[in-house]
Amino acid sequence: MTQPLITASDLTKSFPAPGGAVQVLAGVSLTLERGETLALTGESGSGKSTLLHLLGALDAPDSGEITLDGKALGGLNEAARAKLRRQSVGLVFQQFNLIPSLDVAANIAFQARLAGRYDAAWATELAARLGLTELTHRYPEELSGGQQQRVAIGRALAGRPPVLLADEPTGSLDEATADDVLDLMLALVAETGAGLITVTHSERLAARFGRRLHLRRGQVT
Ligand SMILES: Nc1ncnc2c1ncn2[C@@H]1O[C@H](COP(=O)(O)OP(=O)(O)OP(=O)(O)O)[C@@H](O)[C@H]1O
Repeated sequence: MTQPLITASDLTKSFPAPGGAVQVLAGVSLTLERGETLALTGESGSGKSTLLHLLGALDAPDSGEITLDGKALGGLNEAARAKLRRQSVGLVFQQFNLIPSLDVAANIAFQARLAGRYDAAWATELAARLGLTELTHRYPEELSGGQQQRVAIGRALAGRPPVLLADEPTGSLDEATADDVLDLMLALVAETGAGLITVTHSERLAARFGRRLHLRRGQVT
């Protein structure tokens, strides 16, 4: 039997706050299978981004276990977590986090190069399918928000990571553009066989995913 791409069991996470620690996650468990698409919904402040950061090995839970691509995160030091992240996870953030000094082509290639999996033909194809071919020599500041978002998606997918984690990847786009970008993400994920978890506020977009998970008061409902 193949292992799930992600397993998380009983995750808790608190943050310090002026009036005492605030518990953001209070025992969250989930699994993500290969090729599965999961929408993560919940009110603002319900802990969606926090959970995504834990699953992507960007932060560690206070308690609970996570396996990512077959590896337990618990025993890993920061260097080992960073390596696993490079190899196994593509991340798309709401703020894109493109590298200002690199043009579009180099931004798309960046993550794949770090992972040692740069494939020029695939990068070119991705740029074309994301409608970026004419823009490959532009710099992030010369792009619209929607164009930057597409570069961020291309960068996350260029290394064909087994796991793609996206935090409101279409949050700053108008409805029609958001639909197009999501169509493309779902198609590319299906082609690469990756598993996808996307945080979204949109019920309309969440309905397009294979599975949905709703967070409320730090727990899955
Ligand atoms: N690094 C941090 N330090 C302190 N508090 C934090 C930190 N990160 C998140 N929080 C708090 O944890 C709670 C959950 O935040 P999180 O960003 O996970 O929610 P969210 O569901 O993604 O919200 P939104 O939909 O508004 O993006 C919030 O109350 C937030 O203020």
